[in-house]
Amino acid sequence: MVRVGIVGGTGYTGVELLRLLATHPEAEVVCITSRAESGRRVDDLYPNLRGHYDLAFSEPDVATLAACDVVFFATPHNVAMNMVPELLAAGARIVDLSADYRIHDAALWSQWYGEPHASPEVLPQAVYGLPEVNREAIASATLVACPGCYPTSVQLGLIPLLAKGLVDPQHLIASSASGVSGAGRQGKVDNIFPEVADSFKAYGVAGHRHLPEIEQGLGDAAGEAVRLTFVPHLLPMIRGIHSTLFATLRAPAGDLQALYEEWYADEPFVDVLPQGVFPQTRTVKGANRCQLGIQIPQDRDTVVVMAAIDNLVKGASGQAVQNMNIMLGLPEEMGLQQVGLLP
Ligand SMILES: NC(=O)C1=CN([C@@H]2O[C@H](COP(=O)(O)OP(=O)(O)OC[C@H]3O[C@@H](n4cnc5c(N)ncnc54)[C@H](OP(=O)(O)O)[C@@H]3O)[C@@H](O)[C@H]2O)C=CC1
Ligand SMILES: CC(=O)N[C@@H](CCC(=O)OP(=O)(O)O)C(=O)O
Repeated sequence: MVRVGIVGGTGYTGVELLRLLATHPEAEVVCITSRAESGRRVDDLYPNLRGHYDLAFSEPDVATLAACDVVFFATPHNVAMNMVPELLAAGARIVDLSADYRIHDAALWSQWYGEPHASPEVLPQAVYGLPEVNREAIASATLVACPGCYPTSVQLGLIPLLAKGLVDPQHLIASSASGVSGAGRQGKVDNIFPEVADSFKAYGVAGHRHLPEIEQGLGDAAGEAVRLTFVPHLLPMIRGIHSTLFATLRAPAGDLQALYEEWYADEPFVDVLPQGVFPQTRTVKGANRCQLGIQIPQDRDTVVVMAAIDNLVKGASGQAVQNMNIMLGLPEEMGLQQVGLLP
């Protein structure tokens, strides 16, 4: 069995890791941390896990975590980057769900996250954990930086068009909407029920911290720098992200439906829907799956790609387990075959 440690076990991505790993045949969670809930049983805080874990939260302790084969960080940014160097030195393999190692350039990271990077020397060994792009590098990585939730949906939606050079990389648009669990479990007035229910709003329009991460990934696919206008929105639901992506064709398109179907034919977690069928957040809820729809309205020169994921699964903890499976040479789909919860 693979001995797993989780730092940040009380947040939404932490408990989602516990849900997924509870039925993973090769993983055993041996350590789960929380400073606020240290000493409390996991199934006392999360009764859905009763019968699956005989485990209590503990204070984060590097020596205990170092004894694990794999350590997940389900913490806010600025936590992993302080603990990872010591854990790597002790031989642990790391899957970081936070943003600490997603951006290759430490100066760019500091510009968007408003503080210096605590371990820039480790950045070169971090592999960006989007398996559909980096599977081979992930397999031998010691440190995997899981993509953000919005970046997962936008990159999976636009990469085929950019990699094939079919669209203008300087004029890309992503209009994305997220459920409120994307903001984490820490209480903020902006995210309480009366503030979000029965309403819909954009935020971060001037610049969201996911922009440089998405542009980095899309630039790698295009082979040149790209420019994206990225507008996130808050949706009055709990889980799910829907991204509507717009790109301008450089020349009359061939069969884009066929291109996407072929591009993702061997991907277990990307589902290209039939022509004219569009993704919905509810059909990917609870599943490690990205569903895509492609359309060229009125046969003009704008391609519209729609992408839906569950922000806590393919956008976070499911993708993290997928990365763990690849790193350990386990079947990639192990423990990740949940079907979407409809309705
Ligand atoms: N929510 C989502 O949809 C997604 C989240 N992510 C990323 O995953 C990470 C976790 O997100 P989420 O689960 O929503 O976050 P939450 O805010 O819900 O949970 C954060 C967890 O981290 C722990 N924690 C906080 N500060 C520290 C610290 N200094 N040292 C150790 N542990 C700490 C908390 O426990 P305690 O304070 O008790 O120690 C808590 O268990 C974030 O980086 C987020 O950006 C990525 C993709 C999607
Ligand atoms: C709805 C909401 O507030 N979403 C968060 C992003 C989601 C997230 O967790 O960001 P990472 O993927 O980088 O970890 C936000 O806009 O800051």
